[in-house]
Amino acid sequence: MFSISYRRSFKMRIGTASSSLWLRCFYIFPCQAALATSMVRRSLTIPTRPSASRSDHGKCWCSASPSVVVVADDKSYGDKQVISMTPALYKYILSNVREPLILRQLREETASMRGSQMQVSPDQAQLLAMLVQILGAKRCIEVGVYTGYSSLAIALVLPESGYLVACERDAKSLDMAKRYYELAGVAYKVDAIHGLASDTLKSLIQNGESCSFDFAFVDAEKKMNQEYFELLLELVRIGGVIVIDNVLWHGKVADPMVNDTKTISIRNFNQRLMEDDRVSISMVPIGDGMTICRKR
Ligand SMILES: C[S@@+](CC[C@H](N)C(=O)[O-])C[C@H]1O[C@@H](n2cnc3c(N)ncnc32)[C@H](O)[C@@H]1O
Repeated sequence: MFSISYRRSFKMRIGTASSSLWLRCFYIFPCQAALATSMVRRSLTIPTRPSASRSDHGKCWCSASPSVVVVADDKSYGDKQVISMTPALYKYILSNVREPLILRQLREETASMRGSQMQVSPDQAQLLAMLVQILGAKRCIEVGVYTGYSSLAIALVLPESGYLVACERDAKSLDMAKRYYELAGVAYKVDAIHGLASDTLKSLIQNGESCSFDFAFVDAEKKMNQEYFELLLELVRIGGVIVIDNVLWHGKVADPMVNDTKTISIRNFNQRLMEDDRVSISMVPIGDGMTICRKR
């Protein structure tokens, strides 16, 4: 077992002096790091690139142990209070989402269609749009368009010179998506490609478009996530972002009694991402769970 004596614990205060929010951080002495790493349960050694260096103003705790990370599921943290989502709370969240009218219309038209539950939720779409804006993304890819809700949310916030490659294998749903791109006046930014997404991604690479995209969203066949991820990692630039949907799979990933092939493949994918030093990651419990990956 990993002994607490290997770690020096200190608190980092967030915000102003009056703030009561504290984060407990663990500082692993560099000389003990290798030993500690070998002893921590489910420890990971994921080298962070040197660019994540010391801040100019004041001391930066992350510079103390740049190359050692551990899995955050230590027992002492197990009783952390987290908010449980209730229908009332989710209704409240939705009441704080600004949904463009055209997206609302698309959602309402899709509601009676087969597969409408596959659509991302308005709060997810808003987060995707926010990420695209924060990144200042111009070139984006979506894998799995369905009737276009998430891709339209992305296209709406792209600049005039923006470009979105939207991959979908189902012609009928892609036609509806295209109709909405037209209605929204963003069709000129979207290259809607009918076919298998992996073929489209491979042809982008063959066309010399590696490292030229800023943002990608993956929401298609879950068993293909690893393949999409590898292709997209080739296509996005350093600092670019890949978001993967359904990483919590209705909570089944955390239930050891559920072992169907889809759940296992999502679990394995999540585990591989956790160990992948090519990206920084953040798993976000929104919708059915999304992991945001930033290419290092
Ligand atoms: C979950 S839905 C996408 C929902 C969409 N992101 C939205 O918010 O409305 C998944 C879509 O991926 C498509 N799909 C599944 N496998 C695919 C593949 N190999 N290539 C292209 N599209 C695929 C399905 O036809 C389906 O429309």
